Amino acid sequence: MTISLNQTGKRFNYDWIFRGVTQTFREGQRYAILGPNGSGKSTLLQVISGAIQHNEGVIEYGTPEKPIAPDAFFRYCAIAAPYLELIEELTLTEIIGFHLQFKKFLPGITPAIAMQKVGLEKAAGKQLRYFSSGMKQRIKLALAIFSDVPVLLLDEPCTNLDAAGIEVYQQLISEFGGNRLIIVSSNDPQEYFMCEHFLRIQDYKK
Ligand SMILES: Nc1ncnc2c1ncn2[C@@H]1O[C@H](COP(=O)(O)OP(=O)(O)OP(=O)(O)O)[C@@H](O)[C@H]1O
Repeated sequence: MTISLNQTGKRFNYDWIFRGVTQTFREGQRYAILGPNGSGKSTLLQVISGAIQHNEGVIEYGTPEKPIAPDAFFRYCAIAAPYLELIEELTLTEIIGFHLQFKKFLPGITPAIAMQKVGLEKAAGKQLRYFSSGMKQRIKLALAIFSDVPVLLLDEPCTNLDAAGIEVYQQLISEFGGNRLIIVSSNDPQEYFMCEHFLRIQDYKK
């Protein structure tokens, strides 16, 4: 899976958040979008995901031989982000079951294994409304990283995690990242420890 941005820009009203982003994101590579608070990291990640529209430039998914329509890209990616809400009425077991109706897990990952890998096996029957913020973040990471998709988009993946949670995150990426394309928006080196490519949002302020 390849994602190509060509002179891509996004504005809110008259405010350009970034302009002129030209970058190809390739299979198996790990990219970090860096920048201070409010600089536009989440916005760029959401533009890449197709969740919000860009205002100029072109974004292409797939390869020239096998292009993917922008409105079908959501099937190929999984996202973990602070602004994505979980359904609080559901239990952990139910939210995993709900998720699996749309995206299956990687081969060999059962709901029980997923819960155990993020240290939540004892909370299987608990409603999400009673989860701590760190527990919720662990679920979001599990749902995204265990999804059997070629692209992972992670927005501030260690939000609300304690030291043990950060270790869990890093272990999950190392063990299950595989040959997937991973893009992280972050300003914390612990979150982008695995990245070899860096985009600085400040380079795209014109
Ligand atoms: N829907 C919106 N309408 C108007 N402005 C917006 C909207 N969403 C974001 N912005 C603005 O776009 C800018 C970039 O926000 P964004 O959330 O992408 O930054 P960020 O780099 O991810 O920040 P942080 O590190 O704090 O998460 C901010 O100035 C924000 O106020």
